[in-house]
Amino acid sequence: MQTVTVLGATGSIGCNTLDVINRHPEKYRVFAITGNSQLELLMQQAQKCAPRFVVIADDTHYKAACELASHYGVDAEILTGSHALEDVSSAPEVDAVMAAIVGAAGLLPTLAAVKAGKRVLLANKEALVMSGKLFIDAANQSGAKILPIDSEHNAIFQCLPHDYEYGNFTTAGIRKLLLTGSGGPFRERPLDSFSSITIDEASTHPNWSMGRKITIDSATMMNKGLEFIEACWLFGAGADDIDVVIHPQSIIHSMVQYIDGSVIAQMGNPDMRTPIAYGLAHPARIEAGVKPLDFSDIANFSFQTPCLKRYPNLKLAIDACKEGQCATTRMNAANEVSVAAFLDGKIQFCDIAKVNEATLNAMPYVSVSSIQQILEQDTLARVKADEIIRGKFQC
Ligand SMILES: NC(=O)C1=CN([C@@H]2O[C@H](COP(=O)(O)OP(=O)(O)OC[C@H]3O[C@@H](n4cnc5c(N)ncnc54)[C@H](OP(=O)(O)O)[C@@H]3O)[C@@H](O)[C@H]2O)C=CC1
Ligand SMILES: CC(=O)[C@@H](O)[C@H](O)COP(=O)(O)O
Ligand SMILES: [Mn+2]
Repeated sequence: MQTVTVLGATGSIGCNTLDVINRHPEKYRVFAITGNSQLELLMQQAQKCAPRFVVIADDTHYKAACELASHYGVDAEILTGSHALEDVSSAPEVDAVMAAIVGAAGLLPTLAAVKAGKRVLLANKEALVMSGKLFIDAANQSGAKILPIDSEHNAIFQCLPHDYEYGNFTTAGIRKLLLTGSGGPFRERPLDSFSSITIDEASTHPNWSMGRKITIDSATMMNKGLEFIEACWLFGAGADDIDVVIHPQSIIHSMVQYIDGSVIAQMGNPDMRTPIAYGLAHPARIEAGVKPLDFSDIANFSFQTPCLKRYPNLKLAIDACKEGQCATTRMNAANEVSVAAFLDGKIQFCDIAKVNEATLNAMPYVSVSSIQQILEQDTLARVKADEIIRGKFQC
């Protein structure tokens, strides 16, 4: 029996995780679930999975949460605040932590799980983009096992040799990691109509049902940029070891190309319960409720090279990856601010990349070697991106 904390239980990944866990009550017990604003959903989840702790990140919700807990007959202890997130990630009773808080808010709770040597199911890619080497070093020090949940990285993990040594492409005979991406909803949209893209259009992914922020990131392909950086850290790859391939159908979730000409791909219907189940059960396989792939249903199976003019955020992320930690931390922060501004109707779709780029160009890079410095750079870039937006940034 594994005891699991689900950070970000009320989100898209969180709900899918509880769905898989609920299918295997003999294998998994929920220790804690966490949410931020969706109190009612969180209590309904607690009613069903009976955790020991329910954590609400925002401590102003404590009273309302207690009232709802009593309404739903939830016995769990209710905790609030960011320290509580770290406590339920690192508690000695916990075996595995699903890291599924969105954005920078997930960094410290995820790191707490890493430092406590847990089995960390990593969905929160922003944490790794923000803190790269510090995150991987912390895992090496504590013995934490990082299991990639992001579908592409989970696919690559499945396609690598079982004895793959971190960063050792030569011994493993690897030529390239091929990171696939759908290209989002605007893959074929005329570039001269990008200024009229609406929030609804950008919030509709062609294949995946996901949270709001990652869906916009997929539309700008910043998601693939973040994943490019994530892949470098997870697998010890350099920027030249990874190619991004557009695959509009999202059936192949990524591939590993070997020096003998072989390409090993992982395929399946676009349903996050597959990587979640693999992360939970690895090295075993468990039923996940996912419809089997039916090849007679697949009319098109195609690939193309991403056009960096269409996806300026992808170029920005690859350049930031080559530049180093300060650049990727700042880029992630700027992107969180610009995506939120787009979703608030304050800037246009094509301003997202412009705000990100202007933020990166505004300040010289510095060296960062502690989490404190990472958090300082994150704040600095948020303030700068906000200034750029408030200065009436024009598309
Ligand atoms: N969705 C997907 O299919 C995939 C997601 N990922 C990654 O997984 C992560 C989660 O994505 P997704 O599930 O789509 O996101 P959602 O927006 O659906 O869910 C986010 C979760 O984080 C919680 N949360 C939001 N803000 C805070 C905060 N300040 N402090 C603590 N908790 C907070 C939310 O709580 P509440 O809802 O209660 O406010 C919710 O539980 C992201 O990093 C994403 O990039 C990676 C691959 C695929
Ligand atoms: C499901 C998942 O892992 C997402 O990150 C997905 O990859 C988004 O789709 P894009 O390929 O369009 O970014
Ligand atoms: Mn992904």
